[in-house]
Amino acid sequence: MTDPLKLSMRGLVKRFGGVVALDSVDFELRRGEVMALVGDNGAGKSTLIKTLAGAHMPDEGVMEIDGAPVRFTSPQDAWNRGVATIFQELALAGKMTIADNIFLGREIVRKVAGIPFLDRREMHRRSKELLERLDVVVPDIHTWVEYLSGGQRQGVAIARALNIDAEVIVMDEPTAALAVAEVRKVLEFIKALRRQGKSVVLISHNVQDVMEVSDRITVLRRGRRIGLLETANTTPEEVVGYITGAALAQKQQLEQA
Ligand SMILES: Nc1ncnc2c1ncn2[C@@H]1O[C@H](COP(=O)(O)OP(=O)(O)OP(=O)(O)O)[C@@H](O)[C@H]1O
Repeated sequence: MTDPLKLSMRGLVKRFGGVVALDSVDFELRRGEVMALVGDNGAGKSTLIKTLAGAHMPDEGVMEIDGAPVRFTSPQDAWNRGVATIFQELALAGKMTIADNIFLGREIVRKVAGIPFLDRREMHRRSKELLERLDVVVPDIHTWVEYLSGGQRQGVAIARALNIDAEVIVMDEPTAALAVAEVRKVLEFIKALRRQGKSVVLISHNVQDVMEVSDRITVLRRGRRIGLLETANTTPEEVVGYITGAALAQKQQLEQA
């Protein structure tokens, strides 16, 4: 039996002046699945995830979470509905500790004799717990983020998403610019998220990574969804064929024959 839909978008249209970045795109994400989002440059991937993140408002189309219609008018709306997007820049503060980053903007404040103060001990305890859930190994919770490796930083960014109880985690090219060992770590974090029943959208140009961690693959090309593939029933060559448009051209030829 397939898992129920966590999130769906239907007939999504986004125009920038004369450019149609998304041309009636359907997108869906099941509970506990990793959905890869792939496509050539300019295919519409960033526009789609910015819409998911509440940074863009679509011109047309509907979005549902757990079967209920939603409309994001700001990134805050998306966070409040449990959709956390981790952009490539990660939005971490280098000169702050791991725990402070995980709790950035959501600090735990306790009052003693009516005076509010930051409950650092609790924030550290919870940060450790969140990192352990992901198998993220860091030197010390008090380390500044700027001293961490690229993979560890991704781990901190994901832990921050878990800290707001995000159910949908969108990751924009999380393995780009990472060394091989670091890529492995990030792929393991993604698998850990799936084991916890989270839904993940993974944008990636790396077909090997996509084949390793995704359950399904959405392929965009020139603003349209041209493929929705089951990873287990697809070869890397087929995925590349969809990305480059070769698969589409072949299909059109067969239809015309
Ligand atoms: N803010 C914007 N203003 C004008 N045009 C835009 C804007 N954002 C995206 N576009 C256009 O929309 C189309 C889709 O772009 P988008 O960035 O979503 O593609 P992408 O698949 O993420 O590409 P890449 O892999 O190169 O990042 C492109 O033609 C792009 O030039």
